[in-house]
Amino acid sequence: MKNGNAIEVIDVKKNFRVYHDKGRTLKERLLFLNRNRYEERWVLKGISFEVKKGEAIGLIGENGCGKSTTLKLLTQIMYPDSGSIEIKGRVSSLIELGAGFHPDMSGRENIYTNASIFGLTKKEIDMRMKDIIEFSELEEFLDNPVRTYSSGMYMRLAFSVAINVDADVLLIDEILAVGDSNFQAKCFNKLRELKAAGITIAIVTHDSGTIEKFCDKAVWISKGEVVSSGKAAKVVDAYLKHMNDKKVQSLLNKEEKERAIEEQNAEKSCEIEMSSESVSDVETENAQETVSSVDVGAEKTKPEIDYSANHFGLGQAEIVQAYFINEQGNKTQVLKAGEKAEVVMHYKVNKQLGGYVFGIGFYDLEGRCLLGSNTQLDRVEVLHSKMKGIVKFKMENLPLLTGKYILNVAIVDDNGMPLDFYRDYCHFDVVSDDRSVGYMSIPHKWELE
Ligand SMILES: Nc1ncnc2c1ncn2[C@@H]1O[C@H](COP(=O)(O)OP(=O)(O)OP(=O)(O)O)[C@@H](O)[C@H]1O
Repeated sequence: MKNGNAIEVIDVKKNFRVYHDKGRTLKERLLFLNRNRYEERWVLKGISFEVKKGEAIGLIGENGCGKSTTLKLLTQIMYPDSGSIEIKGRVSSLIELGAGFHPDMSGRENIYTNASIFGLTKKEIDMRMKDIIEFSELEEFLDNPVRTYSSGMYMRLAFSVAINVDADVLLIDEILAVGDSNFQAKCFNKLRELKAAGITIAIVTHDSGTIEKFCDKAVWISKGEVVSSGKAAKVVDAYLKHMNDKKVQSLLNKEEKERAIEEQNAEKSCEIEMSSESVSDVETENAQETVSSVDVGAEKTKPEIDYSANHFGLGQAEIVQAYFINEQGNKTQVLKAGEKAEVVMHYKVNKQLGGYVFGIGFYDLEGRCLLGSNTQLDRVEVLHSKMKGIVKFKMENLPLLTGKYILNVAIVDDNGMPLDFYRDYCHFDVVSDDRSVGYMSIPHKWELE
């Protein structure tokens, strides 16, 4: 092992045999007789990293990528199929909640068995008993069997033992999350103390914030391989960016599926309409005439506008459809912050007026306006001779943070009277790499003097 290192993992591979269902009934068993009984799954495909003494390292990655397996290999409760793992000093771990605890034994008895697993003698445990109990804050429950403990109490006890066994290397898997926030904070303070005292710590967590705050280094594992390792902040940023891209992709896929279903349904209803049209062509034409004559009549009597509705207006111009276009030029309701985006509005004019104002609004789901803009505010004059057209609201860098938002679209006349106004026209998703909170992603940097 290199000088100054506490952990060295070199080209470690781990393979699990996953056994197939053998079948529960005799018939199933006979039918599955020739079935391959198990498959080999390479969970770790050659991972390498090293940790210096006194450093804290965080393992990060998606579900099932191999983080916990790596930690288990470090504790030597299982062994790699190839590669090598070297650890300097005594190892203490907090891997699975309740592992190493006997449910029928009391908390106190479990402290003895658990601490002895980490290599402490009875005398050494006696000497540390007070500290363990004090840290766990479980004094009054200590003589109850641990099967009566909540998961938070299990964790308190396990953590208190793990930090009191004079370990040189401490391995922790996710389980701190089950503690209440006060105890969690107490644990992290303790971990900082231990780290400052030269203890090496490896943690597995999905909480990138914890890794950034607590760890010097991080290793991002994906499908059993190290994608990136190094300074915690750098690795976490790359990981979160990757997760954001995946999120955009999965939202786009979902959108695509929904669109396909909509198209299928539309085709079906179109077929139904066409067959009824052939029966009553004349009726339909007549009906249309009646509708338009009612419209004209309505215009003459200046209809009331129901401003409380989601869709209202006088009707001299209409929004035929509105949608977003992303930087790649695709129609979508999933946008990536910082990229180009457009709101495209198709309109038609039912009655010529002196001028029109096109507007859009972005809202959050609680109805707070994030942006309201229109052609008049931006001094874009829209005088129409055409009976239909397209208006685009183009953004160079979409400035929203990750979230779900609402789009409003509207056409109003020169005096601000709504001609066609849609509140909540559609929802759209934004995915941003900016981890600020709120709504607006404002390009920024911090400077310290
Ligand atoms: N004993 C086992 N037998 C068979 N497969 C296993 C075994 N232990 C883990 N696996 C498989 O190995 C893969 C990696 O599991 P591991 O628990 O290391 O992932 P992880 O990154 O910690 O995931 P998570 O974030 O969900 O906890 C998974 O596909 C899991 O199903």
